[in-house]
Amino acid sequence: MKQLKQQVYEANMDLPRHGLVTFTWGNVSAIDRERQLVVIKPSGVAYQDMKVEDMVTVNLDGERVEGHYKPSSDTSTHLELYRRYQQLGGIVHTHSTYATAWAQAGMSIPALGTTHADYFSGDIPCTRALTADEVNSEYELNTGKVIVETVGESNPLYTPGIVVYQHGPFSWGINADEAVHNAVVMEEVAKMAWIACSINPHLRPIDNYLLNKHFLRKHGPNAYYGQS
Ligand SMILES: O=C(CO)[C@@H](O)[C@@H](O)COP(=O)(O)O
Repeated sequence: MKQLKQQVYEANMDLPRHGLVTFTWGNVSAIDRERQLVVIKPSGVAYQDMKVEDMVTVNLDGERVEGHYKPSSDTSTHLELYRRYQQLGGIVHTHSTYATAWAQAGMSIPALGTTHADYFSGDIPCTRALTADEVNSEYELNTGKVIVETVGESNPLYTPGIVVYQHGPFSWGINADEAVHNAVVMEEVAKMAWIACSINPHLRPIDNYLLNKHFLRKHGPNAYYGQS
């Protein structure tokens, strides 16, 4: 767990470095699938004060098994996603400005160009609103459930992020680093989409053949981008 704690700590510290969090408004977790344990940031601890040993380990039922702090307030959301999608190794939540603005507008982030298509196989969906009952009982768990409801049976790595209605972005990947990378991409494409829609309110989404070409250059069995 020492190595995973180090990875999760460094991934959390990457959030302010990339300008994705203000104050304590974000968290990163990662899972050890063999041990069925999740390491996550402590709740409400300032990034500049946070140390590796402050990371909290919980089991998939949310019970703390290691760490002196309370885990992130969003732990139940992360756990719901790890339980549902075996492909996930790391999860990020932030309140980054542009992605959160789309969440607050209640709109999916439209796929408008190849920067978006290199990472997301379509629009970045916005969830439905949670009901009053869902908010008043097990809010964080229900936030996870509404994300699962939106992603559904599709491969979560083909849509590695989502915006939760009136809340903000969650992203994920095969590990904590990749989840942070996808959070950075989501913020960038959210900003580009907003600017593009302001320049041309009548623009049309990226053509499917261009979207698929860019996505499949980097993902799936026939990917050829890069040096591997
Ligand atoms: O969404 C919120 C607050 O509204 C939280 O994600 C954010 O403040 C981070 O909380 P934690 O410090 O991880 O408990």
